[in-house]
Amino acid sequence: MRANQKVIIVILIEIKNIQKTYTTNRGTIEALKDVSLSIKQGEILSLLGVNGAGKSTLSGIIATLHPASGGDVLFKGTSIYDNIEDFRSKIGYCPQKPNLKSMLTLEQNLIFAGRFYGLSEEVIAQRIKVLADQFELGKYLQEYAHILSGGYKQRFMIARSLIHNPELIILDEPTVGLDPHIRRNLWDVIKGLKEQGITVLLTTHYLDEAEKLSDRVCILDKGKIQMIDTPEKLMADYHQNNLEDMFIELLKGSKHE
Ligand SMILES: Nc1ncnc2c1ncn2[C@@H]1O[C@H](COP(=O)(O)OP(=O)(O)OP(=O)(O)O)[C@@H](O)[C@H]1O
Repeated sequence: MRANQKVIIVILIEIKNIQKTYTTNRGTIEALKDVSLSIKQGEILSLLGVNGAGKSTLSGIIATLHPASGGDVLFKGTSIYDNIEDFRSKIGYCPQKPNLKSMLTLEQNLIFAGRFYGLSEEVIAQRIKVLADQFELGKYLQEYAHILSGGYKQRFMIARSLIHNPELIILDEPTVGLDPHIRRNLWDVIKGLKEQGITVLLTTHYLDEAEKLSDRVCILDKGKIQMIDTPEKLMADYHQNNLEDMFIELLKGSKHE
């Protein structure tokens, strides 16, 4: 980049004062307490935090799986609740546990997803071709999901969530339980999404993953944002060489098991 070139940062998602309260038999749980943050277009932003910090609750609200109890989420400046169907057509969501239809082949799974988004059969066929090439899934298209290894299942889940060409993809712990070399293959897949210009919201417990992939990380603790910054800045502030050690240092200052 030349010195006089300006980088224009576009805010894709603005989360404003989000609160989420669950009512249970044992009382109410304040899962998110006044959370505000922005997701920049084209970045990989990771949500980190110990179990119960509120990561899945927050990513679920952005994915419109459940509503917030208060606050708003803006997409390019407009509340997503003004036209939630339109917003859903702009995002892809990849849940932690594969929820593939076992009676359908992988190709039929993709067709099913494409029809859900109202794509024409022609567009679906084009997208399947593109995604099969991009994710090296061509040879599995006529197979059923159960024959896929864990890594390929996740690869396929990511491909399926891209069928409608979304601008933002939400990945909920995409590499959990995978062997280290398979995790690294998926890292390349996730980096490839960014290279394509897709904004990525990643929830993960793997600090090495967050460090390698993220432009910024957002650390949640007990429903609040504790810090949000680049991995490099957080490591420097805590005088640590890796994000995991930084995270451990941070936890020392807050009461955790
Ligand atoms: N459907 C629900 N009903 C009641 N309480 C819930 C529900 N979902 C989450 N919670 C509670 O909300 C809080 C935040 O949970 P959440 O799953 O968002 O955290 P998390 O950071 O994603 O945790 P993990 O890393 O374990 O997935 C926790 O106290 C959890 O028990």
